[in-house]
Amino acid sequence: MELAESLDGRLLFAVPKKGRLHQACLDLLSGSDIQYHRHTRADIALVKNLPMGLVFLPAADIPTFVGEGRVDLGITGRDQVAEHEAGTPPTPTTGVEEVLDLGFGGCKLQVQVPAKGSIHRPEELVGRTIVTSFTNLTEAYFRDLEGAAEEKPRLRTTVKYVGGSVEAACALGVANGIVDLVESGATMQAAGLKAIATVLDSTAVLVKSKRPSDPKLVDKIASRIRGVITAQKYVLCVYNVERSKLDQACKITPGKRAPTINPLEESGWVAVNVMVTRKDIAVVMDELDALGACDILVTKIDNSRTQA
Ligand SMILES: Nc1ncnc2c1ncn2[C@@H]1O[C@H](COP(=O)(O)OP(=O)(O)OP(=O)(O)O)[C@@H](O)[C@H]1O
Ligand SMILES: O=P(O)(O)OC[C@H]1O[C@H](OP(=O)(O)OP(=O)(O)O)[C@H](O)[C@@H]1O
Repeated sequence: MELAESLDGRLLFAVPKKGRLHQACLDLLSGSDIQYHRHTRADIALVKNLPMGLVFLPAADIPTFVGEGRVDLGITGRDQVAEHEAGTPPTPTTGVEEVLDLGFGGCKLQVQVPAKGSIHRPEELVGRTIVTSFTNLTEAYFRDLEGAAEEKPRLRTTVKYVGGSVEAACALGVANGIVDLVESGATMQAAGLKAIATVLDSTAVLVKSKRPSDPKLVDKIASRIRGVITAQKYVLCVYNVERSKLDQACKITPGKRAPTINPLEESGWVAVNVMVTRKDIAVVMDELDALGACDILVTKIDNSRTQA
């Protein structure tokens, strides 16, 4: 049987086939116990333990496939969803719905110009040439600026598409400015550019079509993925504290919903069990220690099932 035929009746889930989001998505699949075998170079893989198929696609194409309902679920950047919607506005039955912010793949879509040049504001690029992979968002952004500009007749900004290495465009004399993604800023600095405006902030998102083939399975997968993301984001903190200091301790560790408090055999003392965001745990431990809490233990959460 052809692989494409064996997808019949299966929920389709699109995953970036390469690039910045690829590995984090594979880790999410593994944490969600979505088991599959992908043949070398194949872009489709059957899931062994669920009625699903995985489709490996460029992140930029995922909103199109999910938006048209060809694929039920997908992971891509919010920037890619916005770019797609700026070119193909959603209707009541087409377009994607965001299910979950996945927290990774954080970056900004920014207007950039030569750091040593004479342009300092995006308005100064009106009527000039911009190179980008995000032509729909860039056109919408500059149409707004053109509308606000005083010049009559209205100046038109030229927006040209390139698929990658956008940052080379100014040095090569193809553009006066670019619109590209920035995370650390290293690519921008290496190309002698500086950011002068932000078009959009982005993170990776789980999206679904407006008419998924199996809504219950979509909910199950979303719940598993949410559990993995929560487990990555939080650690479990356990400590003992005198009951008289419990109010102050709970202010330091309010928990995701609320801390669990259990009395100790030793009178006047309680044990507190609470989820703390991983990034804050060192400061939280310092504060608990200063308060007089003791036996402060922190453990990693392997997986979880929690509400949003
Ligand atoms: N530097 C970055 N840091 C974090 N996230 C990023 C970064 N660059 C891109 N992303 C996110 O990853 C998505 C895919 O971008 P990426 O450039 O990795 O894809 P690609 O063009 O398919 O891959 P490649 O660049 O390897 O050809 C972007 O839409 C954005 O949401
Ligand atoms: O601010 P930074 O941390 O330097 O990241 C930004 C760079 O990352 C992305 O490109 P990527 O490296 O994925 O390759 P591409 O240019 O081929 O898209 C983006 O297009 C920038 O070029």
